[in-house]
Parts: sequence; structure tokens; C-alpha cells
Amino acid sequence: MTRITNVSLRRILDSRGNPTVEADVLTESGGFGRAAAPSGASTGEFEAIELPAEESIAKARERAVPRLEGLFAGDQRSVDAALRAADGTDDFSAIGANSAVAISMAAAKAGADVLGAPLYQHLGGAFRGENFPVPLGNVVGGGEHAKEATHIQEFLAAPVGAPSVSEAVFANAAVHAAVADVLDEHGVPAAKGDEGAWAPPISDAEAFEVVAEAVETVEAEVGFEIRFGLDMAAAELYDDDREAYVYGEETKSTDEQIEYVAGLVEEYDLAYVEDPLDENDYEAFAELTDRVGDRTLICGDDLFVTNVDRLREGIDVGAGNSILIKPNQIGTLSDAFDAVELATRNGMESVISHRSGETEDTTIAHLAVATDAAYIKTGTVGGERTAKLNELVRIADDAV
Ligand SMILES: C=C(OP(=O)(O)O)C(=O)O
Ligand SMILES: [Mg+2]
Repeated sequence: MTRITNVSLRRILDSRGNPTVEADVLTESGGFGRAAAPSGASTGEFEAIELPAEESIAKARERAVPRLEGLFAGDQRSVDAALRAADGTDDFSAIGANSAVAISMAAAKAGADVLGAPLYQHLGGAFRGENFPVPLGNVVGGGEHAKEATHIQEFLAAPVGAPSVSEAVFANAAVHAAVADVLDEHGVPAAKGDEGAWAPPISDAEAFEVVAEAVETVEAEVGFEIRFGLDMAAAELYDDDREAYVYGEETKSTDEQIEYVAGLVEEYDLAYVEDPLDENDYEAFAELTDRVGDRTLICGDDLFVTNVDRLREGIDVGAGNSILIKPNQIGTLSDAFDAVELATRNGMESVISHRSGETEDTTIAHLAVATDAAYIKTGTVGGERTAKLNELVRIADDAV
């Protein structure tokens, strides 16, 4: 292992055209790692804090960079502990989780480079599992990612029967194309949302029919099982004052929301439902998990925010049976690994995820393989999404 000699930070563009933070980490033996922070739009209330990119860079340069120089790049726990110590808050509000996560990931890449190992190997170790994650591909979407489209944020193709990562990735792209065909037949124009999913001006009920038809068509073509799932991002639908989930003109009480989601799982044989309920409602999550958790994944994104304390609370009451892992929600790779480990020890699946604002960074593809995650959620089309999907294909091919 060699020591970090230099950490540099710069402002780059994300996929929405917003500024984000990129970090370069250099070691004394010439090891190099570069990584960039993604950014959410439907962010959870309990996420680590993202500061404006310029401010985050200035604060991290002043407080974190001097502490990092001299540390071993391959010693991820020490690097991440130094980031936490430099920040001094629980939520990275002093230097920004955007600089923290960019540095944490860049250090991991520099550590891998020093060893001459691919990142997934460095992070996962010699005894990592042999499994590859099933990609969940966003094919129709709305909510905070596209205005005038569906209330439900994401309809996700789930090629659970694909014999390989490559076939799964191409199946999702085929479902995305098939959705366009179905919309075209119905005369519905559709732009794309932030993650590259179609964002048609149709009701949620119509979207279910469109996606079900597209999935069925592609399933028949490829000859393996494709199901679909949802990210309801229900914290964005929930109105605290009205104590109800708001779908345009319609509202649903918490009990009605549970009934609605349980009905959808039944009707469409959903493989996956993320954030079906508000981020503060562990109890309702637990009730839904009790009802349908034996046949689908109930995943906490805004509920858990990749945070072991919130996950522990969920485990105690049986809220959800899987966790979404977004490194920038918590600020470091060590924290993200801890969340995966806690989930695994408690029989929960992990789903490694992109954000709606992304870059060409491919770290999450390596993270998903390193942690033996059941799923990766990283879109279907669009350069910042295919960067991760293509990296997954390369990892499976052992060609990184
Ligand atoms: C990827 C998501 O969106 P965002 O990055 O906007 O939180 C999500 O909610 O899972
Ligand atoms: Mg989500």
C-alpha cells in the first residue's frame, strides 16, 4: 500500500447540467483514483447533506485534504474515518457529503490501482461471492424526475430470469424500446425524465398496462422471466398536513395506500416495491412487509438512507425486507458497506443505486459486485446510466 500524496477537487457537470464534485487521489507510487458525486432530486429527509459544489470543495480543501495526505490509500476505513473527523458532524454538513463521497470513492480506486486489482476485487476481497446483481431498469417514470408524467416515480423492469448480466442489461433496454412502441401505438408522445425513462403524460393505471405489455412482449422474445417493480418515492406523495398520499386530485389514507400497494403486488406480480410509504412511517412499512414481504421485496430508500441506525430501527419492527444503498446518502464507502453488512446479517437484500443526477462514474457497478448485492438500480439508457451497465458487463467478462 502506498500513501496518499495529493487530493484534488474540481467542479464538473452532472447529467442534469448541475455542478457536482469530482475528486482525484494520487499516491506516492503513482496510484490514481478519480470519482464524482451523484445528486438526488427526490432526496430523503434524513440523508447526509449535499452542499453547493463550490462551497463543498472549498470546505473539503481546507478541512479534509490536509488530514488525508499521508494515509494509506488502500486503508479505506482510515480514509473514511479521516473524512468523518475532518467534518465533525453526523451528516457531513460541514464539508458536504458530495466532497466526502467523491474522495472516499476516489481513494478506493487509488487503492485498487496501487494493488493492480479491479475495484470490485479490492472492495470485495478474495472471498467475495460469485453472484452478479440483477439490474433494475427504469423504463417509465414521473414524480420528481419528470413533471406532467406518472405520480409513481419509477416503473422498473426486473429481468430476474436472465442467464447473464449482459442478457439482463439488454433485456431492460429492449423493454425500454418496447414501451416506446406501445406508447406510439396509443398515440402518446413521451419525453424522457432525468434517468432516461419515458415520461408520458398518462395515469399510473395506464402506465401499469403499458409496462406490463412491454415486459410481456420482451419476455416472449428473450425466453426468460422478466418481472417489473416500482419506486413509488411515497415520501414525495405524502402530505403531512392532510395525512394522506396525494395522487393529483385523489388522496389515499395510509391504510388505503397499504391496500393499494398490496393489490398492485398481487395484480402485477411485482418483484420489487421501493418506498411504498412515507419515510417516517416504519409502522406502515412493517404492516405492508408482513402482508406481501414473502412474495416481493419491500425496499427502504428514503426510509433508511443507507444509515445503519435507521436500518436497525427498521429491523426491530420488521419494516421492509431490503435496503437501497446510495453511498452519497451517507457520505462514505465504509458507511455504505456497514449498511449492506447489517442488512445481510438480518436476511435483507441490498440494492445498490444510482441517483437521478449522475456522472460517468462507475463505482456503484463495482460496489454491487463487491457486496454480492441482489440488485443494482442504475437506469436503462443514457450515457451516465450505460456507463455503469457497461462496466457491469465488463466486470462479468473480467475485462476491467
Ligand atoms: C434514484 C432515486 O432518485 P433520487 O436520486 O432523485 O433520489 C430514487 O429515489 O431512488
Ligand atoms: Mg427511491
